[in-house]
Amino acid sequence: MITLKNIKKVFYTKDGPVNAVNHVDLEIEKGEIFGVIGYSGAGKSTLIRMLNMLERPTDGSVDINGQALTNLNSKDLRTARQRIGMIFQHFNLLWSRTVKENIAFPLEIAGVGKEERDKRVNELIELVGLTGRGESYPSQLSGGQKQRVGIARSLANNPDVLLCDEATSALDPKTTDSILNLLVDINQKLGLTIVLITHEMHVIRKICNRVAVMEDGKVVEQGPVLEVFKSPEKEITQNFVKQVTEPEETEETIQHLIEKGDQHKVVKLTFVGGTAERPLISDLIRKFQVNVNILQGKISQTRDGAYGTLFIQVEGEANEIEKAVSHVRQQEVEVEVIVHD
Ligand SMILES: Nc1ncnc2c1ncn2[C@@H]1O[C@H](COP(=O)(O)OP(=O)(O)OP(=O)(O)O)[C@@H](O)[C@H]1O
Repeated sequence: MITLKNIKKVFYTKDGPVNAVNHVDLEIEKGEIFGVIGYSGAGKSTLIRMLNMLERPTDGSVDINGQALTNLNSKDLRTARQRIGMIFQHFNLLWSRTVKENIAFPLEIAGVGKEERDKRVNELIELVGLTGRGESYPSQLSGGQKQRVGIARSLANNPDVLLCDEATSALDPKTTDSILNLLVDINQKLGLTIVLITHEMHVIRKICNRVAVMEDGKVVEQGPVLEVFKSPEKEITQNFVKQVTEPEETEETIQHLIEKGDQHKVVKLTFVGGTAERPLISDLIRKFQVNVNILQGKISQTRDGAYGTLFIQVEGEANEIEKAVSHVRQQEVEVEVIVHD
């Protein structure tokens, strides 16, 4: 659906050239929600803006639906862009126009007649949950409602692709989740392909099917979200995964236990998919002569299944602990012994 080949963007500044995006290859499938995550300055905005030629690549090609955007003249590019919607962190609404007029704007540009325009605007208002707010001005809306207007406007011309540039970064956590739910809803209802960039792993976990991690203009790791959660390879990816899987205090708690020097083992268990739902701990206590103390744990739901981590302290005779740990290993649960007795 979307193919980026060897894409590169150099900005020539007074301080010299900046390699914002450096030889990136990506393949995004029709109908998926694909996330790009990275810290500030990694090149995410530049990359997403090259998907609709808001930024022209210095080198490489961008194909959407078999059409090479990089080769189009400005007239054909304008037509091609109608098939690619975009939403922004700060919404980019027209402040002197009402909600309805904002949503109608791209339809006016596309030359759609008044009657059809009104009909389409009303459909879109309903789709994004803004019924009754059509005559309001953006300044009268909450952040979440403004982003709903942005989404409705981006969908006006029935695009195949929606680009989301940090679309929830200006919103509080609850509003973020309601906008993310709306994106999943339109992805499913309309079969829309969504590409988003973010610096929050929560966004990736909650709605993406696949993720690419960017650092210094390059994609350093990519794959299905659950796979990346299960075995993140690069340090940067491990840090992003920890943002959502491990409570902040985990390291502190474990450090405290090490300092206390108790006679026990601290073990980190990692569950994926169905194993996250088994009664593993009660199993251990029943089958082995051990005491288990739960230190911390968290289960995160991704679109393709659950992913969980659990830190436990196991006390007992050394051989019983050994047997208990090897029993856990047989349950398709990853085991990492963090503190030995
Ligand atoms: N128009 C520009 N002119 C010069 N340098 C630029 C321009 N746009 C981006 N850059 C540089 O390119 C690099 C990548 O920036 P980009 O905005 O794509 O990163 P990002 O991952 O989206 O970060 P952020 O979330 O902070 O925007 C940075 O070093 C940035 O300073």
